[in-house]
Amino acid sequence: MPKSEPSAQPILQIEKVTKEFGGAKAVEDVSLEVAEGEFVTLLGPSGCGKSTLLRMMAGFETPTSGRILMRGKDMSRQPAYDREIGLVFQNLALFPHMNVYDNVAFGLRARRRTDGLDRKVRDMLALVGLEGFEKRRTGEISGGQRQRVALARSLVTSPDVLLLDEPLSALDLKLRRQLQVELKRIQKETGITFIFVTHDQEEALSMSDRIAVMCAGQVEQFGSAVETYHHPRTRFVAQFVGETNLLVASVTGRRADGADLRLEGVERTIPVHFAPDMAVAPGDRVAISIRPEYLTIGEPQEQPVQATVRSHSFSGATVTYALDSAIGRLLAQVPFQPGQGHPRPSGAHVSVGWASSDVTVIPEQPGQ
Ligand SMILES: Nc1ncnc2c1ncn2[C@@H]1O[C@H](COP(=O)(O)OP(=O)(O)OP(=O)(O)O)[C@@H](O)[C@H]1O
Repeated sequence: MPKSEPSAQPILQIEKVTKEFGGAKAVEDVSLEVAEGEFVTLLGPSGCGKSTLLRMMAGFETPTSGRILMRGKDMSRQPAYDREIGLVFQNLALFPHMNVYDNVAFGLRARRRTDGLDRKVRDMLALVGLEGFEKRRTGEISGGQRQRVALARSLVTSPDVLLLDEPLSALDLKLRRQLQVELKRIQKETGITFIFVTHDQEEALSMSDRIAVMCAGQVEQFGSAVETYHHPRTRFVAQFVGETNLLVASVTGRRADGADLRLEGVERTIPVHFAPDMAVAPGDRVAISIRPEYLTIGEPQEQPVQATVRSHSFSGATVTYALDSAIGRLLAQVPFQPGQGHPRPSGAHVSVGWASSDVTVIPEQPGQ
């Protein structure tokens, strides 16, 4: 089947996978389904189990329990060389004694797939922007170019899935941003399913069709970049993916499309909207997440809260204010127009507001 055609069956299924090292769970009860042609990112802080999960997909680690299926076939105990998988790791060295061309051709030659080899290698070098570099040794090219060679070397064999473990993290910021855009383009052009590991939330948001946010071995949320950012389902996701204001409130009443909440720190009820299936009831404690860019300052507001400016940071198009208020410390990022003169100084009194539709309610989990 051509790689661009959608298929009903997921290309990759992770079913209740756990991996223990000496009794400690590096990955715990993870289930994920990835569709053919998707760009999925595993995002989380250092030590949360991203690489271990990826290494199980690659066949370098065996799950302690659970199954990994590719195209419906159980691969859990299949060795790495028997899987239709490509790998690009940060430290996966190229062959230093070979030139760029031979590095890219290596996988095809090793699999004795030499029909049309020259065309395939040249097409791949064109795809990653390395035409004309065929004869260079890998020691004679830059770090960014080496990552392009690694990518071409993995893609040339047309794997079902390409696994990428922090492939850009050794590069400087500018090159990294440029390669993020290129990687996304290459993924769309080839239609190959990418599973990409990073701890950088901006990288995840800008590149992925879907993001699996991991914490302590578990996937806390799996959804599109927009859902993950705008509708975080746990405190961890709200705080790890972007900046946010997390406030504590109690539910005073339910409505069909939401609830009334009482914010801790002010004697005031605020209305919020959320899906009718959200399991919260009057009396429950909840957290609410309001992104800094959803707060407004000094405009006509539904529910203004008085605050004092502690400090600000100006970044050209926006100003981010740190504010003290009765509901706690707030971060507000507001647009800045030159006609406004200067940002408000420390000590200025302002009124802060938000639209009830911009508030995300997060039910409190036990222990929080
Ligand atoms: N081979 C191993 N033996 C013992 N413990 C391991 C092994 N590999 C990983 N771990 C542990 O499992 C946990 C998850 O590690 P993992 O490398 O998967 O995290 P990660 O999210 O990829 O982190 P990083 O971003 O730092 O690479 C860590 O506590 C780590 O110390």
